[in-house]
Amino acid sequence: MKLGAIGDDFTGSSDLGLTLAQGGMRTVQYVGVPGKPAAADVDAGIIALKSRSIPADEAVKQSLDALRWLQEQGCKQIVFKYCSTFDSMPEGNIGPVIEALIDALETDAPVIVCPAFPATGRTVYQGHLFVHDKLLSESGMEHHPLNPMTDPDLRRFLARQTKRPVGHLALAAIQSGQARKTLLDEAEAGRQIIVCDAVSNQDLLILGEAARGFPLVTGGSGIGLGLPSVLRADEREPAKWSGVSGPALALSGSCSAATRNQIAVHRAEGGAQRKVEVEEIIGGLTPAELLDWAESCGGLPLIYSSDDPHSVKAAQNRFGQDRCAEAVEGFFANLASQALERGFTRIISAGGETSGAVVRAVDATALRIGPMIDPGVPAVKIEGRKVALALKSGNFGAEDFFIKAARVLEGK
Ligand SMILES: Nc1ncnc2c1ncn2[C@@H]1O[C@H](COP(=O)(O)OP(=O)(O)O)[C@@H](O)[C@H]1O
Ligand SMILES: O=C(O)[C@@H](O)C(=O)COP(=O)(O)O
Repeated sequence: MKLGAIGDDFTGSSDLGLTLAQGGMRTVQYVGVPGKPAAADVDAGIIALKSRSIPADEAVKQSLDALRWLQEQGCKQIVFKYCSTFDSMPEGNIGPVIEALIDALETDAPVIVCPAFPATGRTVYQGHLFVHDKLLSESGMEHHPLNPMTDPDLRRFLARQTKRPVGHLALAAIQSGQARKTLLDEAEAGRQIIVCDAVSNQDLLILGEAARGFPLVTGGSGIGLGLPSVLRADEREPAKWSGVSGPALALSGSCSAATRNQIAVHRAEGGAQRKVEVEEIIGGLTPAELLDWAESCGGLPLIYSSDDPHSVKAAQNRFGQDRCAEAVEGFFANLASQALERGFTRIISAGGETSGAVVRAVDATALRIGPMIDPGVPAVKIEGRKVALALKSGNFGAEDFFIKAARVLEGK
């Protein structure tokens, strides 16, 4: 294995997986730290954790366990993948995990911090994160149910998460051929953790090249764009991937504006839908009744808890944020595992935390990255089983995402 990555959630890990697979690397996403060595035909392995919204010390511990396994597989460069909207709380977990990885790798090389993912509108300029033409803090992410993002200045926000000084690589330096030199100068000046501007794929390719030989690189999936060409020794055919036929089910616990719009479009196109309320779930709604309904529908039935910020707040005020998240994620996890038992073979899951819960519940240990559904979202297949999944970040996907995903999972 040439490249090892640690993803702080499941959708994010498959997003990076897509970038690396499109760069020609045979890529597998692991569900947690594997208990056995990687197969021989894996160039890039991504360990997907669900460490984005857990206490920082636990996120650090899990990330270090993942690092050890990747080092045992021979990886010389490690990517820490977090969200392109830098999802985290002021106390972490991005800063604490970066610090712990630096210490474990015993490196004083520069460490890039770059969540930019231009294909989905995320760019970093003058140290600030934008989502299309809006600052992060005005993009809708300020309403995120778990980590409201209210500070778009990544240098200032990251400085709250780490004791180490935070540096900056400005766009002008990248575009004038000074990227590697500036990174080295910043690290030399004691600012090893460096927020990097990037507004285009070209900037990210330059960053990938500038990071040649650096043991640790961090960012959104965009940071993976420039790494395969640096790491890949041999050109080869892209890996073959075939779809899976059989019944499909879509699940959504994502409350993002993009997902809610995709749900509306699925409904407008005649898709069968059932909304589940937090209150019903906490009140003991069973997956079985919903699956009976789903089995009776044709096409792509969709079960969702997704709601607008006002209703999410109301549920959180009533039951507590953690209880809502736990109940809803647990419910979707049970739904997914029972759906597979009943013979569903294609599961589409919207939401990072939701997908983490779903993937763990279906007892998958490794997912082979397949073709793109939409930017940032590949089709994946559970290794050794006839089950295909799509794990969609809340913010990603075109408005016809659900039906398109069902088709791509089927190999169409
Ligand atoms: N109606 C709801 N009220 C409160 N919380 C909800 C509701 N629906 C989903 N959630 C929770 O909100 C969180 C959404 O996060 P996630 O699944 O990561 O989606 P996204 O990718 O959009 O961030 C999950 O923890 C989910 O369980
Ligand atoms: O980088 C991204 O935006 C995604 O890959 C990602 O991490 C998605 O997280 P969620 O929005 O929680 O699904």
